[in-house]
Amino acid sequence: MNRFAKILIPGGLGIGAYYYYQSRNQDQVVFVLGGPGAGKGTQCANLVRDYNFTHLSAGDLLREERNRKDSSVGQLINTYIAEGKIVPMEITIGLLKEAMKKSGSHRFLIDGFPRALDQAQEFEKQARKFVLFFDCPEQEMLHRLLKRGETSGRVDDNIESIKKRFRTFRETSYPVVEYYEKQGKVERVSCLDTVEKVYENTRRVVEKQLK
Ligand SMILES: Nc1ncnc2c1ncn2[C@@H]1O[C@H](COP(=O)(O)OP(=O)(O)O)[C@@H](O)[C@H]1O
Ligand SMILES: O=c1ccn([C@@H]2O[C@H](COP(=O)(O)OP(=O)(O)O)[C@@H](O)[C@H]2O)c(=O)[nH]1
Repeated sequence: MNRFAKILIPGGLGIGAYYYYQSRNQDQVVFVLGGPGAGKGTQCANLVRDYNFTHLSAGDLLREERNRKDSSVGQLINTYIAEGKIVPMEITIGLLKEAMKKSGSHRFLIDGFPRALDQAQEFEKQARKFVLFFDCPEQEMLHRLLKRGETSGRVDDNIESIKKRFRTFRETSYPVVEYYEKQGKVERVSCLDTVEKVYENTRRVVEKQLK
């Protein structure tokens, strides 16, 4: 708590000042969701260039952990990723929380998470948040992923894994978007355009939310 707040609160300037202080100091979290290959990572890179966000990709954190020589869960993570399944949430949330703390930042783009309702509920206390949902038809995502697979070296950018990832997205991850939609927290952006056009629309909704 900073000195200003310490003086205000015990001094009895009121609960209003306290809540103002609290709301100004909460983390701002933007969850970036969308099917596999929709373009989440691409648009996050643009946002990081133009805004003061710390970008954390749950998939990247899992792949880093998998590649650590002394990791006790590396093999398990690899199997889940190749099968297009969701890694047990304790692992992913542990990695995310550690990275958030280490960054020292208060404004995050959390890319590819939450992917299941239980993960969303675990983050419920993060009050200032909204969801950027990149909406893309499967046919287009398939095309993008197969192209990415030519160079990505990812164990899951192949047709068999892609089909499984689409199924996980439809059955388990899309309900997260619906859950936040009921709370009025979703900004939907169509991905069916050039990277530049998609980014124009992304910027518009981000500016609106950050106001
Ligand atoms: N608007 C777009 N039009 C065409 N290709 C795109 C577009 N956005 C991203 N891509 C390409 O599609 C692939 C998947 O994008 P990426 O950002 O990695 O998706 P995600 O993070 O959602 O899996 C990448 O090869 C990327 O260069
Ligand atoms: O919160 C997460 C995020 C990712 N993953 C795993 O990591 C894979 C790749 O996710 P990423 O977001 O990197 O890529 P995308 O599938 O969106 O292209 C997923 O299929 C899951 O197996 C997970 O289990 N939990």
